[in-house]
Amino acid sequence: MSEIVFEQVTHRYDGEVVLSDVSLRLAERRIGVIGANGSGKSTLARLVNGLVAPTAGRVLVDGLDVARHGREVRRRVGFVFTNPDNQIVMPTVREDVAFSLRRLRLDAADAAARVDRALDRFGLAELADRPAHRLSGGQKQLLALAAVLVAEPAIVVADEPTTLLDARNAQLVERHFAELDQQLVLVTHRLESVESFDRVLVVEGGRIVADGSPAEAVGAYRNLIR
Ligand SMILES: Nc1ncnc2c1ncn2[C@@H]1O[C@H](COP(=O)(O)OP(=O)(O)OP(=O)(O)O)[C@@H](O)[C@H]1O
Repeated sequence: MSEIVFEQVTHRYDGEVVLSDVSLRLAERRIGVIGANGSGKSTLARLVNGLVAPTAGRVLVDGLDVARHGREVRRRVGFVFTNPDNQIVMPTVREDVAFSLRRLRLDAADAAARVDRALDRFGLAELADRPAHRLSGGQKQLLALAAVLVAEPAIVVADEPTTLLDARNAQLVERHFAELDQQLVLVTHRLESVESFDRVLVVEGGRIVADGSPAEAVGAYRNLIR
């Protein structure tokens, strides 16, 4: 398992503190992050792959300082956004998944085989030559996940990947997340989706106010919002 370390991390946007002195060592396989709107969850997630740089403190992924080794860290950390339209970059489904492999310089047959496996795994094989923008919301989120996983990251960070989906698609997408072999950091408002996770963090006002088993953390969060 990989290891994500936050060392006294503070983050400010325009002088406003949104994460305050967070220290964490995350080495569990499935880690949930829950909390109210604006509590700092997305910022926490974005710090892991350098989309956001800490104002103070350090974030390390497998010992690599994210601020100094961004490229290498992003090779290890795949990021899934709330809105898949933000990460689908190529015209067709197959091209979009293949695009993730461009940096790895694989030979063409190897790359094509990896793309086929990724499409197959997420039920996208029959849609491979479709325009990506014409997929349903659920299919788009599965495409985003396929495009992340085809590059075989060690860690997947997902920021509310089911928020824009209807209940059925949210469940389908979540099932795929739950089956990942990778270490997973999942930010979500759906408390039931972290029920079987190894560890759950509750973020409130830029601090980690609870950190433990799903039952402990969800209980603490329910008390907080009551
Ligand atoms: N790019 C930015 N510039 C300025 N302020 C920002 C920026 N991104 C987030 N913030 C502010 O930082 C705080 C924390 O935001 P963050 O997105 O991390 O919260 P969150 O817990 O993920 O919220 P939500 O559940 O609504 O997605 C909020 O007050 C937000 O308005």
